[in-house]
Amino acid sequence: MSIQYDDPTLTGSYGVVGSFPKSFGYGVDVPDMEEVSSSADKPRILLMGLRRSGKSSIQKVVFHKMSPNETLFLESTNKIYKDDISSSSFVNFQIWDFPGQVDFFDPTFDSEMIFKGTGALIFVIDAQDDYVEALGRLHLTVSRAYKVNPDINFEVFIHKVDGLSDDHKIETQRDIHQRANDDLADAALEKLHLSFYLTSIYDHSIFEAFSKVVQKLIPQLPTLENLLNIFISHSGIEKAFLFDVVSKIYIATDSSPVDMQSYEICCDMIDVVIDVSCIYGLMEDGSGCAYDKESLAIIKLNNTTVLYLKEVTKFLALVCILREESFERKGLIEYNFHCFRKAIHEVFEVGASSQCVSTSRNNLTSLKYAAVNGSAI
Ligand SMILES: Nc1nc2c(ncn2[C@@H]2O[C@H](COP(=O)(O)OP(=O)(O)OP(=O)(O)O)[C@@H](O)[C@H]2O)c(=O)[nH]1
Repeated sequence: MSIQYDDPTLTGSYGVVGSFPKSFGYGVDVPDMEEVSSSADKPRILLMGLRRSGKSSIQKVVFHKMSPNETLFLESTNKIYKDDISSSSFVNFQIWDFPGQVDFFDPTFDSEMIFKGTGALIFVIDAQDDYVEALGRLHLTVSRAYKVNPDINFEVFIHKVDGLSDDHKIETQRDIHQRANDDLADAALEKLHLSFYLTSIYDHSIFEAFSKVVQKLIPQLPTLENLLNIFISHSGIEKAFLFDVVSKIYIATDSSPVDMQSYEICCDMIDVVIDVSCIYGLMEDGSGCAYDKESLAIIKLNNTTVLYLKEVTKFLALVCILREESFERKGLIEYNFHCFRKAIHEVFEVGASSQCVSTSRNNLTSLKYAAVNGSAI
């Protein structure tokens, strides 16, 4: 279905969507990576940290559309919970949620098996609590994992920052960063790189942080960014995100800086489109697709900004922000979008047939876009 809006008033709904079940049907068009890769090949993301730091809440809010308030009633995790996320061809991985107190010295804890196939280890620190113990645990965890697999991306979520003032947030991040790196230097592990994020399930920061974690696991990322840069520069677009529609993780964006407000409004647009489509687009018996090849939405805001959403693959949507005057060249944008979409499909096809990404990059650079002035380049 396609939806066109004019001048709606958008109100922010912080990552809370109830009407978008994970099993919801998509149209089929590109090869499903699930079919070509077994779960053993899927990149694995580990969620670790002390008890009650917020690990299960993060997983439930980002990937299962749980509302943040409902996480208050989550029970403690007692064993490793493996969640298969196959919401998108690119974002096709497993998340392993660990119980709070992992005993690395327990003979049943097979660190070789766990860390060998891991792409990213997210260590969650509760910023509202005293974090001295958490820092000790962080050091033990990352040093252990690094010995088994030095290629893991180590990501530290300084979590629950909704309870902190802006100054306190910065100070906490600085302190945690300093202490964690000092501990690594003392252990002669300077090469082990930690990335830090301030997160909360009560706003979009958790989605943004997860987006960055996932992007590092996508080998085609430079190609995608390149395509987005070419697309926006030839279409007069200010910012473009390639979103995984189900999770609202953006798997790539152009190289201009991301500001939180732009990301939030694009997330809100996805919510609006999918909610309206689920309510009015499905058959009475619930059959049909809420998101398919025809999915398209244009929202004109009252500040001369236009939001533009269009289906790219059955899992991905392009969401752009542009000025009203640039939108006057709608035909040009549509033509360039057509080229962009074709290129993305090539990336998928190359990935699916396990060919080298550089081959696709060579092919893609030869794709023709129309320039803003309308002439083909
Ligand atoms: N204020 C605030 N509370 C949060 C946030 N994330 C999680 N919580 C709360 O933290 C508590 C613990 O969350 P869990 O997700 O169960 O923590 P966990 O790390 O999985 O705990 P274990 O399973 O015991 O290891 C819950 O009451 C959540 O509502 C956040 O971003 N902000």
